[in-house]
Amino acid sequence: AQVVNGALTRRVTCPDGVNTATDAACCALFAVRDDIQQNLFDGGECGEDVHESLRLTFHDAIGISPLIAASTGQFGGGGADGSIAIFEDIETNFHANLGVDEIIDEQRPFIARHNISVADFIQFAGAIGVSNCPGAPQLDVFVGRLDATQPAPDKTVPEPFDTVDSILARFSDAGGFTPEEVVALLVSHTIAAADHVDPSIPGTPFDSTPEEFDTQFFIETQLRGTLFPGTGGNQGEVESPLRGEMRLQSDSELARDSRTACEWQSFVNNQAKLQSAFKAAFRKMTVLGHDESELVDCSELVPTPPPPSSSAHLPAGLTHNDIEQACAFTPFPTLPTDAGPVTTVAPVPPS
Ligand code: HEM
Ligand SMILES: [Ca+2]
Ligand SMILES: [Mn+2]
Repeated sequence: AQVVNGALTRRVTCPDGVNTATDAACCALFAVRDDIQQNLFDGGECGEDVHESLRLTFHDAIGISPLIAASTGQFGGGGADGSIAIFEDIETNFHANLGVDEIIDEQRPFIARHNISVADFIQFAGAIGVSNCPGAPQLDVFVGRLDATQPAPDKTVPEPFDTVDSILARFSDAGGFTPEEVVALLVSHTIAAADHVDPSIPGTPFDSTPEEFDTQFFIETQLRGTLFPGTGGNQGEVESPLRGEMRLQSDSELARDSRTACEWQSFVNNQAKLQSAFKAAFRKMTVLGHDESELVDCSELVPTPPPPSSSAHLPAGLTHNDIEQACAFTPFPTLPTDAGPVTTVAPVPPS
């Protein structure tokens, strides 16, 4: 037994004889964690495999729809149940899942050599991966999900060309997410790049710091769009403010819609809120289709992420005048402009 925060907590010694845990169900995760950190995330980086593992947590979990079930009489999906990998042949053919086959195939051998359900592994890998990103919150981890026996239906994953109405309705249907929680989930796009929106420029990030879990995404999506980083005319893409940076139409609209704009702006230069809001929304997302009280909390396995290494700024070459103010109630925060030549964003290298 050990005293944690003044409370007496009983810990079990794991079969490996080395680790201890608050619940024996967490013991198997130590080896999984060490294996993926070393061999999936290249020794603890916040690179493409982490970004894709985070995207995968979403595409699995959001596969649940009481509305589809009611209107079709068919199974509406089981949420975070591993279906995206178990029924890879079906779900990766859904248009919104373009590209997720890559990380599913990379994760598959790790699942095979450990004692963990597919559903738990997908959410665990996302949480561990994010802990490599400077500025990230320490995400929660739960285990005990049963694996899917049926695929999720198509149309549960939002597309970048969907309207704000349809995006908010989809998240509400999937798990009762509020517009504020939808904005919080989109914090994820601070460590993100697109391979398939404009296939001529794979690895094009959504902000200038795709390896940092910072607030730049919320700053840069509020700047006036002036260019396409590659070709124009791609479905779901609108003009971005920086060479090498991509803006999704959905992110652009959420940043400017009266229902979400003030919440979007509230993350600018607010690292503490960014962390706490994402942590809470992610937790809710990762247990979709389950009753959290029936799962085991293994959050103690998640490493403490490094602190953010840069502070909120306008990219070099841009000023406050380039902000498209969308929140009607609070002015956009005043930020310093980075020194130096106009920012060009480098692609995220493929892993
Ligand atoms: C309105 C909701 C959302 C839309 C329309 C959307 C759309 C997209 C699109 C189109 C991409 C680029 C995929 C590619 O071309 O490679 C992407 C990437 C990504 N998304 Fe989302 N997304 C949404 C919400 C989320 C949520 C809730 C999460 C996680 C909690 C998430 C995590 C990511 C990550 C981490 C990437 C980067 C993947 C990489 O760098 O390889 N997204 N998203
Ligand atoms: Ca970032
Ligand atoms: Mn990618």
